[in-house]
Amino acid sequence: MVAQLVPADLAGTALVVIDFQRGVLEGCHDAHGVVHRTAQLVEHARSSGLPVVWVQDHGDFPIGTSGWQLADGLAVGHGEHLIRKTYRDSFAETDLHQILQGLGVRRLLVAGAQSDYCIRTTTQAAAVHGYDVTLVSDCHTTVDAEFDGTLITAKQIIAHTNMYFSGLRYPGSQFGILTAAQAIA
Ligand SMILES: O=C1N[C@@H]2C=C[C@H]1C2
Repeated sequence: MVAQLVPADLAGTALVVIDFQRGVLEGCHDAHGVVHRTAQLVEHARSSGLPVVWVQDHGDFPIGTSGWQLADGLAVGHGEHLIRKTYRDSFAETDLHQILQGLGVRRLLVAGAQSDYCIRTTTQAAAVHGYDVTLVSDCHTTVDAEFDGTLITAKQIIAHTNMYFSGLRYPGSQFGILTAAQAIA
């Protein structure tokens, strides 16, 4: 049972797993732990009857290469949707919005990589599309970054992403963060 979310939310909730691919996860902070917790989320979503939607990027890793493959322990289930993308925004030039609408989804439960690229961009785009969004705070990750002489660690990026997102507000929408354990009763 994916509890803790208000029961009314469950009816229109989908778990969206973004870019958890071997190449994307290479060097990411706590990649094994993040994938393990996400696999648990996927199983609970399935057992609770929640749709699971997968997003796979081939902008950096050509389709069919090892880096493009989903991480070990994660696989698209029978009847589940797979969105292939080349932009950071999972909605850009894909049918993600149409698929979610067809599933009657109003709230996204988001896990994936990288926190500072496709997770940030897609969750923001989901807000603009009018979805409620819950980011699973310990199920997204990235690598350390350096820009113009400033180093930002992966842990700092992950924490800031959670901080930014937990306070996001759009008219008529709800945003928040949950750990995987909180999302799974
Ligand atoms: O966050 C991301 N996921 C794919 C690999 C890097 C960007 C695109």
